[in-house]
Order: sequence, then C-alpha cells, then structure tokens
Amino acid sequence: MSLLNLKHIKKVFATGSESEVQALKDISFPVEKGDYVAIMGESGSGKSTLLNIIATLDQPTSGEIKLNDIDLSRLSENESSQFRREQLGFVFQSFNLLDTFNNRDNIYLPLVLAKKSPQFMAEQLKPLSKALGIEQLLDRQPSEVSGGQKQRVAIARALIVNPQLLLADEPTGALDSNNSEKILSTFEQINQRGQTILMVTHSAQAASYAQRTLFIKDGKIYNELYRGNQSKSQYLQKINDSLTALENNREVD
Ligand SMILES: Nc1ncnc2c1ncn2[C@@H]1O[C@H](COP(=O)(O)OP(=O)(O)OP(=O)(O)O)[C@@H](O)[C@H]1O
Repeated sequence: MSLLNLKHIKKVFATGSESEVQALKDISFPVEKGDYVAIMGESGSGKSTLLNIIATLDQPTSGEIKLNDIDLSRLSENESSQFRREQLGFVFQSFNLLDTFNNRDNIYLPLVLAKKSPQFMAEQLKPLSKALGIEQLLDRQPSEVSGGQKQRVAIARALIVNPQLLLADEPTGALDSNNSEKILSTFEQINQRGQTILMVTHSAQAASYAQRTLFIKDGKIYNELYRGNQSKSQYLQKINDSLTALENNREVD
C-alpha cells in the first residue's frame, strides 16, 4: 500500500457568480514510503493548490486522497488539524518562525500543542539538533541567526513530530546558492534515513536532489522523471530538458 495516494483529484474555484477556475483537472499519483518527490510547474499550474489539498488545508472538488488509507477529504476540521499536527511536517520558503520565541521553543511548538512533557521534548530535540548542526543556536532568537540556519531550525520543528510526510514549499526560495545546497543536502540525508518528502519547487537544481519529479501543467501531470542511478548532473539535465519542453508545449521523449 502506498503512503499517499491521489486518484483523479479535481479542484474548481468559483471566481464570480458564473465563472470558475479549474486549478486541478485530473491528478493521480502514489507516493511510496521513503520517496522524495519534487513537484515542478509554471506559475499558476496548480502546485500550491495540490500542496494545500495534501496538507488538508483545502479539499478537492472531486477525487480521492488517502494517507495510510485514511481518506483525507472526509476529515472534519478538528480531525484535519489533529492530522496536520501529528502526521505532517511543514517547511516553507519564508521559514515561518515566531520571533518572540527562541529557536528551541519554536522547535518545541508542535509538541507543546500535542501536550508532550518537557522531558520528552528535550529527548526528541537532542539527536535532531545534532544531526542538523543547530545545537549552538537553540538559545538564540530566529532574528539572531542566518537564513540557512533559520531553515535548519524550521526543518527541526517539522521533524520533531516524526511526521509520516514532510511537505516543503519552495524551501530554498529565500536562500543563496550556498545555503540552498546545504539545505538540499540536509533533505537528501533526511530522506536517506527513511523520511518521505514532497517538495514544491521552481528550482531544477532543488528537484535534482529528489528521487522523482512530477511536472504539472494546467492542472494535469505533464511528465514524470525518476532519478534512478543517474548522477545529479545527468538528472538535472533531464529536468531542464523537461522544463524547456513544458515551456515550449512539446511532448517529452
Ligand atoms: N482561492 C482561489 N480562488 C480562485 N482561483 C484560485 C484560488 N487559488 C488558486 N486559484 C487559481 O488556480 C490556479 C492554480 O493556482 P496555484 O496557486 O495552485 O498555482 P501555482 O502553480 O502554485 O502557482 P505559483 O507557482 O505562482 O505559486 C491559478 O489559475 C490560480 O489563479
């Protein structure tokens, strides 16, 4: 059984009394446990809509979406917020850390909401902060660390609940190339330890770190690439070729 399974997902937004936008037209794909999937597509192709549906922040107009066989489109509001807290980790372009809390308390936040004990929180944080190289930054405020370090803190906050699925929305969008590469290597390591990751990105470089890339165009899956045994640079070339074909509206080989 796949960890996540989307079948014939459609999403229609009403934009006026008589007009509507079909943001997603017919999206089906499975995500296996341990997968690292990148989602690419031009602006307006439906990536955020898709991510919002997977994150249970929005519901599909029709189709089926299941995580571990739980039908996500049937969760009540309370159930979906509990589901988000317990099963998902989120990493955003803009880090979304609270400046009034220090980094440690930012990371603890999901566990505070889940009413875990201080001892449990400290035990969870110890190996995570070591693996992410942020042990020395925990007592500082987010405003006192660099962008790359902020994103490491945000990754720790996402992972501290041991999520079934890590969802990342342009995680390197606000970082320079050096910090982007560090964050992408971190994601790669996290994935190699078994964490399933789904990442929306505009960056071919970022997608080349993933095992699989889905290209979306006009609300449909246009193409899909697997990294397999290719080197990162070979795979990057394939991703760039696919993006060029997508822009030129050609069929891909
Ligand atoms: N709440 C909404 N109401 C109406 N239309 C919407 C809404 N949200 C998204 N859309 C439309 O749905 C389509 C897909 O939008 P979406 O934000 O998913 O694209 P995207 O691929 O994430 O774009 P970007 O890369 O620019 O963030 C667009 O045509 C957009 O205008």
